[in-house]
Amino acid sequence: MRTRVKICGITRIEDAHSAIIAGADALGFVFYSPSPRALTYAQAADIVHSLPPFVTSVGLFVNASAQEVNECLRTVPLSCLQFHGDETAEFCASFNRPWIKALRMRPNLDLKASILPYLQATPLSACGILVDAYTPGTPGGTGETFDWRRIPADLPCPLILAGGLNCDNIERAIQRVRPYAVDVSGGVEIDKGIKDPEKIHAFIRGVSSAQ
Ligand SMILES: O=C(O)c1ccccc1NCC(=O)[C@H](O)[C@H](O)COP(=O)(O)O
Repeated sequence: MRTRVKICGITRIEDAHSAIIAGADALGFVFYSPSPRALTYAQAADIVHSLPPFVTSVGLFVNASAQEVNECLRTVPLSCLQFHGDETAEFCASFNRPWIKALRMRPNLDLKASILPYLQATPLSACGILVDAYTPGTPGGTGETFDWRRIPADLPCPLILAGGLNCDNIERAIQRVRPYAVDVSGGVEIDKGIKDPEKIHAFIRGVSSAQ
């Protein structure tokens, strides 16, 4: 099966369209104000309204309140939610929207045990689990990798691999992990929140070569 690609930390319409032209399947929008890639609901709505069909728009939250997530959903037509904080499975499942839980590979994390509550959530369990590098104090978008051998081969859900991916390591990462999808932010940037069309193309070429 073809490995899906999500380009995360989109802040500009032109970057969204570069990613789609290059073949991205999904775009990520960061709603976490300390992030240099954060954007307002109105800015995200402008970008999402400009997208062609069949592109998944993903909203990222870090320990946001239910009120904040619902307010975002009233403004931005997101296809999917992605939770990067300490959100419970019940919280993630409470928005009537497909969702992904991000887990950071902190030392000694038992990935299989940690994902179970999210796969058993009602009324809607996680549609995928994103695994990212662990950097204390930074919930995501660190540009750091981790030891991919820590990911069990038999995870019972679609796996989205993130953390320090770029056009130099993406083929090795896919061949090693065989994820459902890959997620990249810093590896395709010129500057924080500013994507580079050439790097996006090179990244997606790397994904295709790894098949
Ligand atoms: O990108 C951010 O600034 C960010 C901030 C807070 C939570 C999550 C964030 N990004 C999440 C992503 O999905 C990134 O793509 C993922 O962490 C990988 O980032 P990178 O290592 O830069 O490719």
